[in-house]
Amino acid sequence: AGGGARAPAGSSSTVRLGSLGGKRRRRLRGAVVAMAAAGADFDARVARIASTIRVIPDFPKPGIMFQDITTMLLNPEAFRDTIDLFVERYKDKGITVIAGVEARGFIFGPTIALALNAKFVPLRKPKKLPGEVISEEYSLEYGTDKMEMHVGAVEPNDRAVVVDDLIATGGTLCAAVKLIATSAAWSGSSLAAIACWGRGC
Ligand SMILES: O=P(O)(O)OC[C@H]1O[C@H](OP(=O)(O)OP(=O)(O)O)[C@H](O)[C@@H]1O
Ligand SMILES: Nc1ncnc2[nH]cnc12
Repeated sequence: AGGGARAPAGSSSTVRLGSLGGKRRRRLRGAVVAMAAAGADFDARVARIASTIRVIPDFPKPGIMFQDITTMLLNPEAFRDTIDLFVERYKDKGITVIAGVEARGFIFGPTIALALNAKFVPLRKPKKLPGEVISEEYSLEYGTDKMEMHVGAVEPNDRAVVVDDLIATGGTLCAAVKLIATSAAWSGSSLAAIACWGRGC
């Protein structure tokens, strides 16, 4: 299903939706789903995941179409499909670190890390980690923030993947990749369950 269209990593705007019917295309554009950023097959699982994500207009402020993954988490099949697609993308690639972005990257990251037999490294909001940290500031769709990681959690020979639920402006993932890149030998990829089509989704 879905015509097997494939999106290159980190390039959600190139997902080919043209072969889909208008109604289905609109639904998928609004909630864009899954694995667009991961490059996984645009298959039936993706459509099922898309259908479980609730879109709430004007939250947390006017103009934002909030992509609510909590409704996906209520559906074990869709949640499992999301994890499976991430794992399929990175199995046998020598990944040693899954770095999860607080807070929603913590929902997906640990399960993916266990499935890949990789370390899970939390990238946290400021002043949450008790040890020595390195930090990175970044801009959000609605505000600014800072992200911190424990020094030593990622080592020079690690191969890391950053996991989060959603890419909007991309600022969060860029900051995460910069943090990881200070330590890991390779941080070539990042994943998100939803890729928004520009600011405001
Ligand atoms: O691509 P960007 O424009 O950077 O936005 C995406 C980020 O925004 C959301 O997190 P948020 O900062 O709202 O924190 P939360 O997970 O704690 O709600 C989302 O979970 C991503 O981490
Ligand atoms: N449109 C959006 N929906 C959900 N979370 C977000 N974080 C940043 N933009 C978002």
